Amino acid sequence: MSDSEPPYPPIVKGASFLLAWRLDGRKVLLIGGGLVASGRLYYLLEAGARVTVVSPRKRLHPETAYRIDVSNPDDIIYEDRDYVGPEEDKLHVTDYDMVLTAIDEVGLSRKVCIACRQARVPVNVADVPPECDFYFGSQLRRGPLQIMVSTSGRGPKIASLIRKQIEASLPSDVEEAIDSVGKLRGELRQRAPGTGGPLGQKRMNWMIGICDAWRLDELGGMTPEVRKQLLDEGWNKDGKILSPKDVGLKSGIAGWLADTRTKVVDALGGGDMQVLKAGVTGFVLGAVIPGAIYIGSLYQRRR
Ligand SMILES: C[C@@]1(CC(=O)O)C2=NC(=C\c3[nH]c(c(CCC(=O)O)c3CC(=O)O)Cc3[nH]c(c(CC(=O)O)c3CCC(=O)O)/C=C3\N/C(=C\2)[C@@H](CCC(=O)O)[C@]3(C)CC(=O)O)/[C@H]1CCC(=O)O
Ligand SMILES: NC(=O)c1ccc[n+]([C@@H]2O[C@H](COP(=O)([O-])OP(=O)(O)OC[C@H]3O[C@@H](n4cnc5c(N)ncnc54)[C@H](O)[C@@H]3O)[C@@H](O)[C@H]2O)c1
Repeated sequence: MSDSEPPYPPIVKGASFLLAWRLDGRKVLLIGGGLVASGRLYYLLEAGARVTVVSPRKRLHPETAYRIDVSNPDDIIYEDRDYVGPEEDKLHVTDYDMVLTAIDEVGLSRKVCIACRQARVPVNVADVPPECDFYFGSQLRRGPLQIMVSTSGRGPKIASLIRKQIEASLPSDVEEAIDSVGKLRGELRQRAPGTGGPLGQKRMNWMIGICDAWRLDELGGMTPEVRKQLLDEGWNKDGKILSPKDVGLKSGIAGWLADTRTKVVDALGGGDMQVLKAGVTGFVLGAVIPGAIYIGSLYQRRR
């Protein structure tokens, strides 16, 4: 590094501040019930928010109507009417942790935005960037894994295309791997409880070591017995990091193929290997291709 080179990356302004907002049990006001609102509502409910939807029933998008009809009243409070404005309406933006509008009345949305900003309540006016304190992004979820793509408002369709590419490239066992790591972290914390300090550092180093030493598919296949072995013979012995090989698992593609063959042969009660390989390949392609098309269509929720 030359003397003039800065030691850390330069600041390039213009980004959004990305975070994972914990909305569980929080109150959100959603004004509008059309196509755009139906997408907002879906993500809010997945995050456990308590949503008040104000929108006349006659123009509800079918998905919004469905969510209202099947949801627990703790999750959605529905008001079948027009929202009349921050001054006039009986609902006050100050009573909410977040306000979203997805209506085709630009002037009314602007008033909502002004009221929210005065009260410092975060607001998103669908498709009006200057009236958004935060943008929505193109999202995907596989259980605990969530990915959001933002183009900083420049090209939402590009965000959607990139999200689909990411979706197609994700390993199929990513969810299992995250679940396994979550369980292992929980079990480690039971053995070594507490927050911060040298123990916290040791715990973190050990978890980082395990995640580096095991492939995603290996993590995903970790049984409760293997987790116990990692803790008994690794963590409890000077924080040693055991590899898949150390706990008796075959590593690499050969191990994966051997494991798969054993599982499939077991499931079928034995059989000829060539027929089996062709069958497995056909089955995998048959499952993956319609699966990808289904996932793709699930997310085509706009326009
Ligand atoms: C990602 C996604 C999430 C969601 O909304 O759930 C999202 N827009 C999506 C799709 C989409 N939106 C539009 C098109 C038509 C093509 C086009 O116009 O380019 C398509 C494509 C399509 O429908 O396929 C029209 C549009 N959108 C905005 C404007 C206003 C402007 O740009 O000035 C206009 C023009 C209106 C007009 O011309 O009248 C603005 C915003 N849209 C955002 C999010 C925020 C920035 C996101 C980012 O940083 O990338 C931001 C700033 C504010 C916000 O709404 O939060 C979702 C994809 C979901 C998915 O498929 O996975
Ligand atoms: N859908 C698109 O193609 C598109 C494109 C660009 C921008 N937008 C913008 O996104 C927003 C919503 O789009 P959409 O596709 O969901 O529209 P939409 O027409 O499907 O839905 C609008 C909803 O808002 C409700 N509404 C209108 N006035 C209301 C009020 N005062 N109180 C409560 N509810 C009210 C309607 O009853 C309807 O349910 C609009 O601002 C629209 O201009 C949409």
